[in-house]
Order: sequence, then structure tokens, then C-alpha cells
Amino acid sequence: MSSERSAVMTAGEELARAREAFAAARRIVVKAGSSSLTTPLGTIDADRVDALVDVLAARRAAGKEIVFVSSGAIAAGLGPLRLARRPTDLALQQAAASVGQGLLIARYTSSFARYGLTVGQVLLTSNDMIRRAHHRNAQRTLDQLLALGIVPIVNENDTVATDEIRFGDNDRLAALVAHLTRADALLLLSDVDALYTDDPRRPGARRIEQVREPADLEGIRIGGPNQTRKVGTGGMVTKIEAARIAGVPVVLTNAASAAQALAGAPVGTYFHPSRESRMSTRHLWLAHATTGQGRLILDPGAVEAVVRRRKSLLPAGVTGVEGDFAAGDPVDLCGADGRVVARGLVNYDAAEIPDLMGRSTRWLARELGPEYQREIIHRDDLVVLDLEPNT
Ligand SMILES: Nc1ncnc2c1ncn2[C@@H]1O[C@H](COP(=O)(O)OP(=O)(O)O)[C@@H](O)[C@H]1O
Ligand SMILES: N[C@@H](CCC(=O)OP(=O)(O)O)C(=O)O
Repeated sequence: MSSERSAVMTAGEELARAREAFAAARRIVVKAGSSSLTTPLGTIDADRVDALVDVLAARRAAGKEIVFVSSGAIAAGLGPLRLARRPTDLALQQAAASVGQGLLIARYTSSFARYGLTVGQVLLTSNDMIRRAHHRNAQRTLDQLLALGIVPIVNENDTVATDEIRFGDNDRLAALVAHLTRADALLLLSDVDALYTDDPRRPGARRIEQVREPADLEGIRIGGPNQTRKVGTGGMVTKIEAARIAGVPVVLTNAASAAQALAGAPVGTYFHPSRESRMSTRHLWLAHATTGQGRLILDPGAVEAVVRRRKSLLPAGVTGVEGDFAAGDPVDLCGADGRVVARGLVNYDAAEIPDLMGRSTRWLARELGPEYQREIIHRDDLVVLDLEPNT
């Protein structure tokens, strides 16, 4: 009994220390969801925006850096476009985002100006995350804004995003931005004050204080977005995924508890950094922020080489190609049974691959020229998605 109690106390103390470390974070990414920033009429909720800016400005005054990931572009564009609800039509979503994003930034600009702070808008697409040059470019911009003392306000570039290439939710985008900016912590602000054992609107749901590992989530009902407002996109599913990939401590709570969370108070749910998040940022992008633009079918030897021996994919091991992708696109790698085992950035256009399949690189270099000696996908550009047990 006494040893049980001391174990419980130790876990409690450990969590308190983790919360203190969260409060001490020098650079933090804060993400707020659409429902925390907009009204049911599809307009910006100026009071709530100002209240949140008060908290972020206080943090800045304490000498900390903030990167703010703000949703709400589509939701804030609904009112001006006289749309009663979030449209399903992509072109209308893009139009709403175009109107709403401008209004949001105008609001943030004046709200932060109350504290003498300047904001900078950063709109990202999933390509900015995957492609090495774009990725470095986004990183450089964010670094420069922070060095200048500006508050970067990040969102997905919804006006140009299409269903194929969009993140769709800002939770994972915020986790990836935490990697990109080498932040020390991530705060996710939603309309719900914590992760619960079930959707908190259902009776009997209990708050979960901390998540250490995937096993802590067993038996929890993780649902989609709040169906009353229908402006959020990911629900708890994408928040949990964000916490899994963030690579830093994550606290999930509501906007009203933001100040307390930043001060290390025991509010919301604390997610300890997971083991998977130690993957490199680019590999995380590839695994979580991209959709395969086509498929390559691999013979069993190539599956073994890519999945278990972490080798590059050579033309000799490819037996089929599906889809219409261009060199540099992310593609899914499948076994003969169609199961996706990996994703990678391909070095050839889809149309080039049939002539290369089954050939040795030496044969290709001799017959087609030295530029054909390159791998179909280099191992640095590959991430294994589906590991067999015990690998
Ligand atoms: N186990 C759970 N714990 C907490 N919230 C949950 C759970 N399952 C589903 N939800 C829902 O997730 C919603 C938050 O996600 P979402 O609507 O996408 O918010 P946001 O706009 O803040 O990203 C909550 O309002 C709640 O209805
Ligand atoms: N980029 C979109 C938001 C997507 C999103 O993740 O929304 P939410 O679930 O409210 O954080 C927008 O600004 O409307």
C-alpha cells in the first residue's frame, strides 16, 4: 500500500515537474481552433481574439517567443459570404478562406498593436513542408520573423489548397511547425478543456490528466469535431496525432485556460513527447503531412530491402506503377498484396518508370545514360509506414 502510494506520488511529482518545464519553454507554438476564434454567425469573435492576444502578449512581455497557428479563415469568411455553414464545395471553402484570412490578420494586427507588437502572416501548403528547398525557405522566414521580434501567425494556405494536397487540419500543421521552428513546447487550444475518456458532451466522460504512451489511450473514445458548430475539422483524432508527432511536450486545453496552461498549472491534458516524434522533421512531414500522389508496386525483395534494411528503392524491385505523378512527388510503396509499406519522394515522372522497371541500375546507365543510374527513391527520402511486428 505504502509503495503503491509512493509510486503515485512520484508520478504526480514527475507531472508537476513536466508542467514546470512546459512553463519555462523559451519558444512555444500556440494553436487555436476555429471554434475558439469565431462566432456561430461566421464572424470573428473580437472579444475572444483580444482575450487570447492578451495572454500571448503577456508571454512575450515575459521574454518568451510565440509562434501562433490560427485556424478560422474559413469560419470567419462564412458571415461575409452569407453562408450559413461551412461549405463542402472546395471552391467555396477557398473563397471563404480568402475573405476570412484577410479579416483575421487585420484583427490580429490591431489586437497585437495594443501591446506594440507586430504580426507577420505565414501561409503554408503541404508542399512547403515536404520539399527540401521549400521547407528550408519556410524555416528561414519563421526564424527571421522571430529574430525581428515579430509574432508569426501561421495558417494553411487554404485559398490554393486542394483536397489532394491539403493538411486539412491545423493540429498536425502546428506539430510540424513546432519541429520547423525548433520550439520547446506546443499548446493546443480548442473548445474543449481537455482530452476526455469520451466526447465530453456524453455523460460519464472523465478528464485525462496526462498521456505518456499510446497504451494510455486504450479504451478512450476519440471522436471527430464538435458537431454543434461544425467549423472544426479534425476533432480529437488530429489533436492526438499532433501530440504524437510534435517532438515536444504538448498541453491541450481551451482558450479560457491558456494563461494557466502557459504558467504550468494542472489544466487540460499533458502529452509527454513520444518516441516516434524523434523521427527527423522531413520524415514526419512525409509520413503525416503528405498523401501519396500514386503507387509503386514492389516485389518481395524490394519490400524487404526498403522496410527492413532501410535501403533505397532501385528500379529492379519495381513491378508496377499507378497514378500520374511527377518527379519530386510523394508516392506510396506497396507490396504485391497492395498494402502500403512506405512513402517516399520519387525521382522520376510516372511515365518514365515502366521503361525502368525490373532493370539493374548498371544496365540503365549503359543503355539510357548515367542520369538513369539514380535510385527510384533515395533512402533519405523514404519513410516506412507499416512495420511488421518485431521489426
Ligand atoms: N475523447 C474526447 N475528448 C474531448 N473532446 C472530444 C473527444 N472526442 C471528440 N471530441 C470533440 O472534439 C472537439 C474538438 O475538436 P474540433 O471541433 O476539431 O475543435 P477545434 O476547432 O478546436 O480544432 C470537441 O468539441 C469534442 O466535441
Ligand atoms: N485552415 C483552416 C482550419 C482548419 C482547421 O484545422 O480547423 P480547426 O479544427 O478549427 O483547427 C481555416 O483556417 O479555416
